[in-house]
Amino acid sequence: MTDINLDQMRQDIDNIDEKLTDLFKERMEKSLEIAKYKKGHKVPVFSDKREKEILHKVSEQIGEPFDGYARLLFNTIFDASRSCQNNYMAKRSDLADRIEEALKETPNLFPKKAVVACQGVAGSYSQAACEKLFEVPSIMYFNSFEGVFNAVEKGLCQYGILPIENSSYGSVGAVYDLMQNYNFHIAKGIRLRISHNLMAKPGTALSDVKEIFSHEQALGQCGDFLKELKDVKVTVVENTAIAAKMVAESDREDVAAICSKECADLYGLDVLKKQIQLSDNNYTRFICISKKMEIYPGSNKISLILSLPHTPRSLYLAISKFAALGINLTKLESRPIPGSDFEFMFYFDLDASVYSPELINLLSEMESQPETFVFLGCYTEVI
Ligand SMILES: C=C(O[C@@H]1C=C(C(=O)O)C=C[C@H]1O)C(=O)O
Repeated sequence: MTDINLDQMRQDIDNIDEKLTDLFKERMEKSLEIAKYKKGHKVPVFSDKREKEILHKVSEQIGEPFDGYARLLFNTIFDASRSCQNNYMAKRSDLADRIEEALKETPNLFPKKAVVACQGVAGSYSQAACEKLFEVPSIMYFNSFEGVFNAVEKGLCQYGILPIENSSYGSVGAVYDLMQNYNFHIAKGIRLRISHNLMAKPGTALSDVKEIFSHEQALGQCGDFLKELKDVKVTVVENTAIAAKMVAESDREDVAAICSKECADLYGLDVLKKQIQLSDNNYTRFICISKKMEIYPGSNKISLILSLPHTPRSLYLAISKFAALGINLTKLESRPIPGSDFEFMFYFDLDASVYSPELINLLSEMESQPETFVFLGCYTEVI
C-alpha cells in the first residue's frame, strides 16, 4: 500500500519536473537572447538590482514555509543564467593567447635536469621534493623563500621549489604572501610524506635536551610531542635542515633539532626519537615554480589569485562561476593585503583544465574585470 502511494507521488513529481524542465529551457533561451542584446549594447551581464527584484517578488508569491528554498533555487538559476551569458559574451583575452602559446611550446616531458632553487640547506624537505621531481637537479640553496622567488624571477634558476601547505598544520602563510609580489607560474605540484625526528649530536640523551631548534611548520606538526617535554626552550629557525646544521656545529651538548632522517647522515647526528609528528599521515604540498608559463600534457589543476571588491556576495559570485561549470574547488586561501583596511587576496585551486573552452571563456571574463586576477598555472600534482 505504502509503495503504491510512493510510486504515485513520485509520478506526480516527475510530471512537475517535466513542466519545470520545459520552463527552465525557455528561461535559459530568453537569457541567451538578453545576452545577445547585452553584447550589442555593451550592457554588463550581472544586474544586482534585477536579481534582487526577482527574489523579492518570488518570496512574496511563494510565502512561508518555502520562501527560503525558493530564494536558494532562484540564486542557482541566476548562476546558470549568468554563466551561459558570460560564455556567449566572452571576448578572447590576452590570457587565452598566452595559454595557447604555453600549450604549444611546452615539451611533452617534464625535464630531468635543471637548475633548481630551494630554501634552506642540504637535507631540507624542499630538497627531497626537488629530487622526486627531477632526476638530476643542480640545487641552489637560498636562505629565505623570497630568495627562491627572486632566483626564478631573475632567471638565475629555471625552477624553484616551495612548500605551500601541510596536511596537519595548514598553509605556509609566508609563501602565499610572497606570491603577491613576484611574477611566476606553477609548472608542477608534488605531495611529500613528511616524517619528523628529534636529532642531536652523538652522546646527547633526550633528558639532556634544553633547547630544540626547527622550522615553525615542523614545530607545529610536532606540537603534542613538544608539550610532553618539561623545561625545554623551543626556537624557530628558517628551515629544518638549518636547525640540524646549527645543532651539529654547536659546542653545546643540550641542543636538538627536529628534521628529516636524511639530516642524520649529512650532519652526523643521532636520532633521539623517530616519527614525532602529530599524525602518520603527514603530507606537505610543494609547488615547482617557473618564470615562463609551462603546461605539460594531462595538466588537471589550476591555481588563481583574485582580489574581490568589498561588496556583498562578491566571493559568492566568484565561486558560483566555477560551480556553474561543475568545477571542484579544492582549496580557497585568503590572505590580508598589506596596508589595506581588511581587504583580502584569495587563492583558488581548482580541479580544472585549460583544454575546456568554457573554462577559457570564464578565465578571459575574469581577467577583463578591474580587480587583480593572476593565472598561476595549469599543472599536475605528483603524489
Ligand atoms: C537575464 C539577465 O541577466 C542576469 C541574469 C538574471 C536572470 O537570470 O534573471 C538577472 C539579472 C542578471 O544578473 C538580465 O539582465 O535580465
